[in-house]
Amino acid sequence: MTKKDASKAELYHRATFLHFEKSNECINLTDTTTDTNVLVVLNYQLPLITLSLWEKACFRICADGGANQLYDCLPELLPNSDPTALRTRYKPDVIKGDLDSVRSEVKAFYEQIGTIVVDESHDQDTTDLHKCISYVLNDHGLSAGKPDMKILVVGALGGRLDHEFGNLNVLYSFPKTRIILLSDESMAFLLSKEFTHKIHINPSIEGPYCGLIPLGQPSTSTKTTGLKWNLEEASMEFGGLISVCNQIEGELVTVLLDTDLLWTVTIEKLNQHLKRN
Ligand SMILES: Nc1ncnc2c1ncn2[C@@H]1O[C@H](COP(=O)(O)OP(=O)(O)OP(=O)(O)O)[C@@H](O)[C@H]1O
Ligand SMILES: Cc1ncc(C[n+]2csc(CCO)c2C)c(N)n1
Repeated sequence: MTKKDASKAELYHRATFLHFEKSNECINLTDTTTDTNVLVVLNYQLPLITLSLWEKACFRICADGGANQLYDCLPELLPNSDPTALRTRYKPDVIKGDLDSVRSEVKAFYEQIGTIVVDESHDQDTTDLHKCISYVLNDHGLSAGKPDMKILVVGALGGRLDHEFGNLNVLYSFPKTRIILLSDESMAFLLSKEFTHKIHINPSIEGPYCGLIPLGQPSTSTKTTGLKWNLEEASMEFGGLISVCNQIEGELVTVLLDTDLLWTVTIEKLNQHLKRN
């Protein structure tokens, strides 16, 4: 550990919002802290965990066409319930974006039941996800009293590549905010160079595969423990070494870094549990 690392605070990461206890009947999600999680619903295939995350969020916002995804997926996820009752129960607080993708009947339905719709069609330089994060941080007043706030973004990975890069860019646009991108397969978030990092792994959900990616700029010194292929003060850059197809060994990964890095880990095991129940 260098002098610089010793002066940095440690940041703990634990994906408690994904954790569950198994019983014979069902999965009980164990994270009951609902007042610090915000859910953002994007316009791409929503992961199976979405409704569980919904229950554990204190605020839910759809990015433009994300409202269509929510509206359409509810009767598919819960086929034995009345679609209108379901859509009323899972009512987003806000729909925000340039509103070129949300269908008119979907917008009308949610407006009628009290969802706030924010039209930002004048801004064609930031994505709808960016607009939603700005809303959460600036317009809603959620963040002020909640330093532990996590913004969980569903439908963020595995779709159109330009959108995926836009979603990753949002992590770099709001580096001090804990934003977690989720799909059925992967979870990704930024590790800030301001901290050293301890990432707690729940092996029944997370891994085995992971990556540490120097997306914003090359890194000159990264040191890790807890991985199959650890970095020993290694440099990483696109065109050279980047850490993909790495694997987690054990329940704790530590990362010392000199530039912000993207951390990504597989979460497919979660779906195997969810599908079984
Ligand atoms: N295929 C996708 N893969 C990943 N993320 C997506 C995808 N489609 C949309 N998103 C995310 O959902 C948000 C809302 O999507 P929406 O389709 O409403 O956006 P848009 O700006 O109208 O996109 P488009 O460029 O297709 O017009 C986007 O800002 C983006 O974050
Ligand atoms: C250099 C540059 N490239 C692309 C866009 C287009 N764009 C970026 S975000 C966005 C909103 C999507 O809802 C749109 C249309 C731009 N403005 N500037």
